Amino acid sequence: MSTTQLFEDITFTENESYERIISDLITKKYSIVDDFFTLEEVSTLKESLLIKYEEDSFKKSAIGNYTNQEIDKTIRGDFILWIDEKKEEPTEQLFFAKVNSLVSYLNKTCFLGILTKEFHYAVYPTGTFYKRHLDTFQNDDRRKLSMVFYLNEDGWLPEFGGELTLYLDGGDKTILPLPGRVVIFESQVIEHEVKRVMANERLSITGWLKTR
Ligand SMILES: O=C(O)CCC(=O)C(=O)O
Ligand SMILES: [Fe+2]
Repeated sequence: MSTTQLFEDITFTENESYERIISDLITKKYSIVDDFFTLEEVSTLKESLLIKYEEDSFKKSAIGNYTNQEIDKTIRGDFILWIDEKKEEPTEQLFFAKVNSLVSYLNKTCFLGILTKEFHYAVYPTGTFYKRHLDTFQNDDRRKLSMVFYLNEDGWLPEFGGELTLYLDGGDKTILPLPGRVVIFESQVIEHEVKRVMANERLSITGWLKTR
Protein backbone atom coordinates (compact mmCIF):
# COMPACT_ATOMS: atom_id res chain seq x y z
CA MET A 1 0.00 0.00 0.00
CA SER A 2 1.41 3.42 -0.93
CA THR A 3 1.63 6.27 1.55
CA THR A 4 -1.06 8.27 -0.24
CA GLN A 5 -3.39 5.31 -0.11
CA LEU A 6 -2.75 4.90 3.58
CA PHE A 7 -3.48 8.58 4.23
CA GLU A 8 -6.63 8.43 2.16
CA ASP A 9 -7.86 5.61 4.32
CA ILE A 10 -7.27 7.35 7.61
CA THR A 11 -8.29 10.84 6.54
CA PHE A 12 -11.42 11.73 8.40
CA THR A 13 -13.31 14.98 8.36
CA GLU A 14 -14.83 15.87 11.67
CA ASN A 15 -18.48 16.93 11.43
CA GLU A 16 -19.44 19.36 14.18
CA SER A 17 -23.13 18.61 14.12
CA TYR A 18 -22.60 14.83 14.26
CA GLU A 19 -20.04 15.26 17.05
CA ARG A 20 -22.63 17.12 19.09
CA ILE A 21 -25.14 14.30 18.54
CA ILE A 22 -22.56 11.80 19.75
CA SER A 23 -21.62 13.74 22.86
CA ASP A 24 -25.30 14.33 23.66
CA LEU A 25 -26.01 10.61 23.33
CA ILE A 26 -23.10 9.76 25.61
CA THR A 27 -24.02 12.28 28.28
CA LYS A 28 -27.86 12.35 28.10
CA LYS A 29 -28.88 9.37 25.93
CA TYR A 30 -30.77 11.72 23.62
CA SER A 31 -30.04 14.54 21.21
CA ILE A 32 -32.13 17.19 19.47
CA VAL A 33 -30.97 18.82 16.25
CA ASP A 34 -33.12 21.66 14.98
CA ASP A 35 -31.87 22.01 11.43
CA PHE A 36 -31.18 18.44 10.35
CA PHE A 37 -33.35 19.15 7.30
CA THR A 38 -33.84 22.58 5.74
CA LEU A 39 -37.40 23.89 5.48
CA GLU A 40 -37.19 23.26 1.75
CA GLU A 41 -36.26 19.62 2.30
CA VAL A 42 -39.05 19.31 4.87
CA SER A 43 -41.59 20.60 2.39
CA THR A 44 -40.39 18.14 -0.29
CA LEU A 45 -40.66 15.24 2.15
CA LYS A 46 -44.03 16.45 3.40
CA GLU A 47 -45.37 16.65 -0.15
CA SER A 48 -44.35 13.05 -0.77
CA LEU A 49 -45.93 11.95 2.51
CA LEU A 50 -49.21 13.70 1.70
CA ILE A 51 -49.42 12.21 -1.81
CA LYS A 52 -49.02 8.71 -0.38
CA TYR A 53 -51.44 9.47 2.45
CA GLU A 54 -54.08 10.69 0.00
CA GLU A 55 -53.52 7.59 -2.13
CA ASP A 56 -54.57 5.72 0.99
CA SER A 57 -51.39 3.69 1.22
CA PHE A 58 -50.99 4.30 4.93
CA LYS A 59 -52.27 1.79 7.43
CA LYS A 60 -53.35 1.93 11.00
CA SER A 61 -50.30 1.44 13.19
CA ALA A 62 -50.02 -1.69 15.26
CA ILE A 63 -48.20 -2.54 18.45
CA GLY A 64 -45.72 -5.39 18.68
CA ASN A 65 -43.32 -6.83 16.15
CA TYR A 66 -44.02 -8.37 12.75
CA THR A 67 -45.18 -11.71 14.09
CA ASN A 68 -47.19 -10.33 16.94
CA GLN A 69 -49.18 -7.30 15.89
CA GLU A 70 -52.10 -5.82 17.56
CA ILE A 71 -54.07 -2.69 16.79
CA ASP A 72 -55.09 -0.85 19.91
CA LYS A 73 -56.29 2.72 19.48
CA THR A 74 -56.15 3.31 23.20
CA ILE A 75 -52.36 2.99 23.00
CA ARG A 76 -51.54 4.61 19.66
CA GLY A 77 -53.65 6.24 16.97
CA ASP A 78 -51.24 7.13 14.21
CA PHE A 79 -51.22 5.91 10.60
CA ILE A 80 -47.95 4.73 9.12
CA LEU A 81 -46.26 3.81 5.85
CA TRP A 82 -42.90 2.02 5.83
CA ILE A 83 -40.36 3.58 3.46
CA ASP A 84 -38.49 1.19 1.17
CA GLU A 85 -34.99 2.52 0.41
CA LYS A 86 -34.64 0.03 -2.45
CA LYS A 87 -37.47 1.68 -4.37
CA GLU A 88 -35.09 4.59 -5.01
CA GLU A 89 -37.79 7.23 -5.05
CA PRO A 90 -36.02 10.60 -5.48
CA THR A 91 -37.52 12.35 -2.46
CA GLU A 92 -36.93 9.44 -0.13
CA GLN A 93 -33.37 9.13 -1.51
CA LEU A 94 -32.77 12.65 -0.22
CA PHE A 95 -33.89 11.45 3.20
CA PHE A 96 -31.73 8.34 3.18
CA ALA A 97 -28.67 10.20 1.89
CA LYS A 98 -28.65 12.31 5.06
CA VAL A 99 -29.46 9.43 7.37
CA ASN A 100 -26.80 7.21 5.80
CA SER A 101 -24.20 9.90 6.16
CA LEU A 102 -24.93 10.09 9.88
CA VAL A 103 -24.96 6.28 10.20
CA SER A 104 -21.60 5.89 8.52
CA TYR A 105 -20.17 8.61 10.79
CA LEU A 106 -21.55 6.84 13.86
CA ASN A 107 -20.12 3.54 12.71
CA LYS A 108 -16.68 5.07 12.13
CA THR A 109 -16.54 6.87 15.45
CA CYS A 110 -18.72 5.02 17.94
CA PHE A 111 -18.47 1.28 17.36
CA LEU A 112 -22.24 1.10 17.47
CA GLY A 113 -22.28 -1.52 14.73
CA ILE A 114 -25.40 -0.26 12.98
CA LEU A 115 -26.14 -2.72 10.19
CA THR A 116 -29.80 -2.17 9.37
CA LYS A 117 -32.40 0.53 9.65
CA GLU A 118 -36.14 0.91 9.28
CA PHE A 119 -38.18 4.08 8.79
CA HIS A 120 -41.83 4.90 8.36
CA TYR A 121 -43.88 7.98 7.65
CA ALA A 122 -46.41 8.73 10.37
CA VAL A 123 -49.56 10.82 10.48
CA TYR A 124 -51.24 11.60 13.78
CA PRO A 125 -54.69 13.07 13.04
CA THR A 126 -56.25 15.44 15.57
CA GLY A 127 -57.21 13.53 18.70
CA THR A 128 -54.55 10.83 18.39
CA PHE A 129 -51.55 10.09 20.59
CA TYR A 130 -49.06 7.35 21.47
CA LYS A 131 -49.04 6.41 25.14
CA ARG A 132 -45.83 6.14 27.14
CA HIS A 133 -43.68 3.26 25.84
CA LEU A 134 -40.22 1.92 25.08
CA ASP A 135 -39.29 1.26 21.42
CA THR A 136 -38.17 -2.31 22.02
CA PHE A 137 -40.33 -5.37 21.89
CA GLN A 138 -39.99 -8.57 23.84
CA ASN A 139 -37.12 -10.70 22.53
CA ASP A 140 -36.00 -7.95 20.21
CA ASP A 141 -33.00 -5.91 21.30
CA ARG A 142 -31.87 -4.92 17.81
CA ARG A 143 -33.15 -1.36 17.94
CA LYS A 144 -30.33 0.81 19.25
CA LEU A 145 -31.27 4.37 18.31
CA SER A 146 -34.71 5.82 17.66
CA MET A 147 -34.98 8.82 15.35
CA VAL A 148 -37.96 11.08 14.79
CA PHE A 149 -38.01 13.76 12.08
CA TYR A 150 -40.84 16.28 12.03
CA LEU A 151 -42.48 17.45 8.81
CA ASN A 152 -45.03 19.94 10.13
CA GLU A 153 -45.67 23.46 8.90
CA ASP A 154 -43.39 26.09 10.35
CA GLY A 155 -45.06 27.57 13.41
CA TRP A 156 -46.44 24.50 15.19
CA LEU A 157 -47.80 26.01 18.41
CA PRO A 158 -47.84 24.44 21.90
CA GLU A 159 -51.66 24.54 21.84
CA PHE A 160 -51.65 22.16 18.85
CA GLY A 161 -50.43 19.44 21.26
CA GLY A 162 -48.58 16.41 19.89
CA GLU A 163 -45.45 17.09 21.94
CA LEU A 164 -42.95 14.29 22.32
CA THR A 165 -42.22 13.78 26.01
CA LEU A 166 -39.07 11.94 27.02
CA TYR A 167 -39.15 10.48 30.51
CA LEU A 168 -35.68 11.02 31.92
CA ASP A 169 -34.12 10.38 35.31
CA GLY A 170 -33.81 14.09 35.93
CA GLY A 171 -37.42 14.92 34.92
CA ASP A 172 -39.48 15.04 31.75
CA LYS A 173 -38.36 16.71 28.55
CA THR A 174 -41.10 18.12 26.32
CA ILE A 175 -40.27 18.58 22.65
CA LEU A 176 -42.41 20.35 20.05
CA PRO A 177 -42.63 18.63 16.64
CA LEU A 178 -41.02 21.49 14.73
CA PRO A 179 -40.11 21.12 11.04
CA GLY A 180 -36.48 20.24 10.33
CA ARG A 181 -36.00 18.96 13.85
CA VAL A 182 -34.77 15.44 14.60
CA VAL A 183 -34.85 13.78 18.00
CA ILE A 184 -32.49 10.84 18.48
CA PHE A 185 -32.54 8.68 21.58
CA GLU A 186 -31.51 5.31 22.94
CA SER A 187 -34.31 2.92 22.04
CA GLN A 188 -33.77 0.53 24.92
CA VAL A 189 -33.51 3.11 27.65
CA ILE A 190 -35.75 6.11 27.11
CA GLU A 191 -39.48 5.82 27.69
CA HIS A 192 -41.45 8.40 25.77
CA GLU A 193 -44.91 9.47 24.74
CA VAL A 194 -46.64 11.45 22.00
CA LYS A 195 -49.15 13.73 23.66
CA ARG A 196 -52.63 14.03 22.15
CA VAL A 197 -52.75 16.17 19.02
CA MET A 198 -55.22 18.99 19.74
CA ALA A 199 -55.29 20.63 16.30
CA ASN A 200 -53.89 19.88 12.83
CA GLU A 201 -52.32 16.69 11.55
CA ARG A 202 -48.94 15.88 13.02
CA LEU A 203 -46.54 14.63 10.34
CA SER A 204 -43.23 12.84 10.84
CA ILE A 205 -40.78 10.15 9.85
CA THR A 206 -39.85 7.73 12.61
CA GLY A 207 -37.19 5.07 12.44
CA TRP A 208 -34.62 2.93 14.11
CA LEU A 209 -30.96 2.16 13.65
CA LYS A 210 -30.44 -1.50 14.40
CA THR A 211 -27.57 -3.87 15.02
CA ARG A 212 -28.81 -6.53 12.59
O1 LIG B 1 -43.49 10.89 16.78
C1 LIG B 1 -42.83 10.91 17.80
O2 LIG B 1 -42.46 11.98 18.34
C2 LIG B 1 -42.47 9.60 18.47
C3 LIG B 1 -43.07 8.38 17.81
C4 LIG B 1 -42.81 7.11 18.57
O3 LIG B 1 -42.54 7.13 19.73
C5 LIG B 1 -42.85 5.80 17.87
O4 LIG B 1 -43.31 5.73 16.73
O5 LIG B 1 -42.40 4.81 18.47
FE1 LIG C 1 -41.64 5.33 20.28
